[in-house]
Amino acid sequence: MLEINHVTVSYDDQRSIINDIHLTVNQGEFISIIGKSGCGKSSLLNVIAGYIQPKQGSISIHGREVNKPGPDRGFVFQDLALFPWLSVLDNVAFGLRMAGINKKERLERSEEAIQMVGLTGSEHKSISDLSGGMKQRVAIARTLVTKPNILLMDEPSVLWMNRQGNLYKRSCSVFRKKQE
Ligand SMILES: Nc1ncnc2c1ncn2[C@@H]1O[C@H](COP(=O)(O)OP(=O)(O)OP(=O)(O)O)[C@@H](O)[C@H]1O
Repeated sequence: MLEINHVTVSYDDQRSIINDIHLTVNQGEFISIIGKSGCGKSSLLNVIAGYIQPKQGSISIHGREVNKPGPDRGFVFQDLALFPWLSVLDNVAFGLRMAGINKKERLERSEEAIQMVGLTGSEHKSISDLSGGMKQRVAIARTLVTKPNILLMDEPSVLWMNRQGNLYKRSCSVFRKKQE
């Protein structure tokens, strides 16, 4: 489903952050990228997401090369990047609103995603009133609601997703986790 084809990433001409990584991820697979701080885990996720271009190599999804972001890939950011002035529901529905999805479908899909992460009843809470773990789940719901084929999740999401292992079987997922 996802092929990372001999990818090399460099931010300058001096050194490569990622050097010739080759990896395939099949449908339904969960892959965790583990390594020391600064070794390039986020950089690899950013290449898969299309946010940065590899110096060498390429990313293919279902055999088709991709080189820019697309709705087939959902990203849960390390810093979550929630909108603190919006409610839980409005954060989750945000991407659908931007995509021009009508209000009824937005609400249905957002409620479903909120239920999947166990936050039913908290729809109208402010982000600042949530615990850290609840904020993580809002960020996950906000990504799940767009139904991406590939879920890219930076560090904070790993433990929660492991508990919900069956949640997203039809996709493949790539996590990153710092080596302790
Ligand atoms: N936009 C950028 N420009 C220049 N250097 C960068 C950029 N982003 C990351 N780096 C450098 O690339 C290296 C890898 O960073 P990256 O964030 O991918 O590591 P990481 O493994 O995710 O780290 P951590 O586990 O600490 O979050 C680091 O040395 C970092 O300073």
